[in-house]
Amino acid sequence: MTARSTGSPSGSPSGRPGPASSRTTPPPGATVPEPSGPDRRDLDLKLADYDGCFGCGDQSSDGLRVKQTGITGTEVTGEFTVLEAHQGAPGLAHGGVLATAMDESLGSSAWVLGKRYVTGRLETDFMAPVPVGSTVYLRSWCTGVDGRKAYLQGEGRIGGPDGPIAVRAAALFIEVPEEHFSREREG
Ligand SMILES: CCCCCCCC(=O)SCCNC(=O)CCNC(=O)[C@H](O)C(C)(C)COP(=O)(O)OP(=O)(O)OC[C@H]1O[C@@H](n2cnc3c(N)ncnc32)[C@H](O)[C@@H]1OP(=O)(O)O
Repeated sequence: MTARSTGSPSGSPSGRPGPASSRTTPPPGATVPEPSGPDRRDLDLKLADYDGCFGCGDQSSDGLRVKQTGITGTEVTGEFTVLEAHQGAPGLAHGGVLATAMDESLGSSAWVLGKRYVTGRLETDFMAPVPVGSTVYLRSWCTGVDGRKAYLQGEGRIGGPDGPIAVRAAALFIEVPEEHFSREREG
């Protein structure tokens, strides 16, 4: 594989501090579990691959339609293309859209762990503007699990999977029971 322009998952692009605060950094003793494997992921397929999802669903016309491209351990890669509907400033992706893409990517990595997780806290660093028409290459991985809490980090690159980092994120996901989703649907 070609060397990435800004280093390893824990690297610090442009010399800036890493994206994680104390609330998104795993405590001492947290471990990264072995992913539960494809069989376990299949159990959650209906929720994880919900067609109406703004992040990944095919039925969300202005959604991001993030496509998953690979899973290695807890690392999940994906990509999406920035549309005109995703603009903030003219010709450039809205920061909230990029944060959503990171939420989607981080969430995919959390779900690979084989339990149901929702985002509790999401922290983002916007490193470079992202023009409409760009493909954003997403990559997320788990940095530790402590009880119900899963800690994730991720990044979005432009110009190619090894191109410069445009956005990076750290997050705390919380494990929830299945009822969490039925309760939300009932309003
Ligand atoms: C493939 C699928 C991809 C999906 C990608 C998209 C993912 C999403 O966007 S999910 C949608 C956005 N998120 C949500 O809607 C979540 C809304 N929030 C909630 O439902 C609840 O607040 C929830 C479940 C996160 C936590 O509530 P609850 O279950 O009562 O747990 P609670 O006791 O408050 O917290 C559990 C622990 O997490 C900690 N915690 C919870 N939230 C935070 C936070 N924001 N920051 C730091 N710590 C937190 C608590 O302090 C507590 O820690 P400890 O056990 O040490 O005391």
